[in-house]
Amino acid sequence: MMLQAPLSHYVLTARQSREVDRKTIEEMGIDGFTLMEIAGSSAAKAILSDRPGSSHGLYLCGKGNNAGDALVVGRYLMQHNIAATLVFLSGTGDLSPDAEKNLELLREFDSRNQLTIFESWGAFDQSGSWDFIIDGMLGTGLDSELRGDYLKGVQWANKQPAPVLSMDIPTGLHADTGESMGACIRAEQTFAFGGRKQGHYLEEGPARTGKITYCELPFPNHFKSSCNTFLLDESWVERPPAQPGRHKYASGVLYIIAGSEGLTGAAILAAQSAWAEGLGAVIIVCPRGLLSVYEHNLPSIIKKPVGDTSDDHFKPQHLSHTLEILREKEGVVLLGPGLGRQEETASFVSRFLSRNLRNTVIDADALWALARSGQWDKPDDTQWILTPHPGELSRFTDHPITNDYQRLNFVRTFSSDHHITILSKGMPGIIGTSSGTCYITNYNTRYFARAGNGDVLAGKVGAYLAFGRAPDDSCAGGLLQGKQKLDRYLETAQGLPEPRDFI
Ligand SMILES: NC(=O)C1=CN([C@@H]2O[C@H](COP(=O)(O)OP(=O)(O)OC[C@H]3O[C@@H](n4cnc5c(N)ncnc54)[C@H](O)[C@@H]3O)[C@@H](O)[C@H]2O)[C@@H](O)CC1
Ligand SMILES: Nc1ncnc2c1ncn2[C@@H]1O[C@H](COP(=O)(O)OP(=O)(O)O)[C@@H](O)[C@H]1O
Ligand SMILES: [K+]
Repeated sequence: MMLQAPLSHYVLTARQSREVDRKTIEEMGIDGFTLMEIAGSSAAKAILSDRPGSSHGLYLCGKGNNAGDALVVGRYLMQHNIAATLVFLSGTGDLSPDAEKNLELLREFDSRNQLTIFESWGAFDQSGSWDFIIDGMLGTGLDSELRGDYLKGVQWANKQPAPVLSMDIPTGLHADTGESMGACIRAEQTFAFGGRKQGHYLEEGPARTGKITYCELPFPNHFKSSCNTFLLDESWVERPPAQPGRHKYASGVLYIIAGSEGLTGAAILAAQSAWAEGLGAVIIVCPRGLLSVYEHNLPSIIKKPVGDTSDDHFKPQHLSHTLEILREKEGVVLLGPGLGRQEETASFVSRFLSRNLRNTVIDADALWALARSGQWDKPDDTQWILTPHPGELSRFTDHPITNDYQRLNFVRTFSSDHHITILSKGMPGIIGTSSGTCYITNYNTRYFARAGNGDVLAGKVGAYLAFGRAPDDSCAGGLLQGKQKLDRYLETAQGLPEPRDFI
């Protein structure tokens, strides 16, 4: 089964977000004021339950609809006796119509003199204490580096002891790229209205948005169909179950073509990682000169040596025997960990990939060889999963990939153009699929940035593919399996986990 993300996990660009808003307003007749009311009231409800005992909030407001959301929050909370101090960074003379209407309502609701309004940043005396600061300065309407008093407001808010709660997106964070536009709010919590934004997950996004609370808006599902990015998390991706089979070869076979002198550790980690998932058989194909290393370290794993005892890396003359081995049993292939970069090995990889008809995970040095040859066209009906880290990915193209936004766009285009699946490692991890849909992770993948974790991941992805899971699902399973192990590790141990902790 291919991945099927729930719509609560769709991730929008600013343009897509505006488009869904616009269509809902124009085609469904649900006006912007109503949408704002739903957005602000859901945030207010969450604040009331998360922060009991609050008595005073500070609201930093711009002049657009993001400010309108903040004003709705202020009205609901004032009804619960939480006083509101409002600061308008662009004054109140030029508010968006819905924000203006909400300011009027807020004034009318203020029966107990709980409202204080400053009409500019300069007028705000900055004294007082607040239980929280609502960031309603800028949302998806941000279109340039921060201007005027917005810069001052953001820098000041980031220094306050009170937690900052952002409406939709932290002010200053670009909704598409996740870049900080001159300065950026560091929020403790962000309420994502009607959809998560791409910028929440890219570049500075994860460090700036804090906890993301998704607030649903009445957008019809069919308006979301243009969305092709989803958040990948364990709330919806099934944990790949162990698959006890009728006999060993019926419960999944993974051929691992990996290792060379000095790099046998990569092949060993990948094999152990795949084996731990409960496969029927893991078969390591190796140059004969390295057989004794694997005999010693991998007792449960079947070894199939090729070539002669002086061979310590793969060569073109190993090709026909390797293909013959692969014909013995149904199964999938993991090609690459620790293969090395000898000329002969690169040539073996190119020839292998043009003739191999098995579904294949292509990792590490095999990716290097593939990028060098540029032979991206795979044999028909064969599925490829490529697992590049950022350096490997950048060899796929002549254009530099310097940020996450470019990486996401490149992964999407490249995987759909070539009908392959790409698991782009990094922070965030991104899965690109042949349909153009991408999935992005939201956890700290930097814990995995140690040599060997890529081999463990490739072993898991290979194992799930061998169980018959779809390529995108295999990648998701591999990533989240590591994430679950990381969570358990961090609960009980300190320091950096090692690759064996993820096996
Ligand atoms: N109907 C809707 O459109 C809905 C919108 N919602 C909210 O509305 C937000 C989008 O509202 P808007 O499109 O009004 O945009 P914003 O409220 O984000 O801000 C737009 C205003 O900011 C100014 N601006 C842009 N970049 C600036 C910069 N660098 N420095 C200073 N000023 C800058 C623009 O000139 C414009 O006046 C969303 O993020 C969300 O919070 C929600 O209320 C849900 C419904
Ligand atoms: N479970 C996981 N979830 C997210 N990312 C992961 C996971 N496992 C590995 N990674 C990614 O893989 C990278 C390690 O792979 P790589 O750089 O190829 O190293 P190596 O091949 O030396 O082991 C990590 O930095 C991380 O981005
Ligand atoms: K904001």
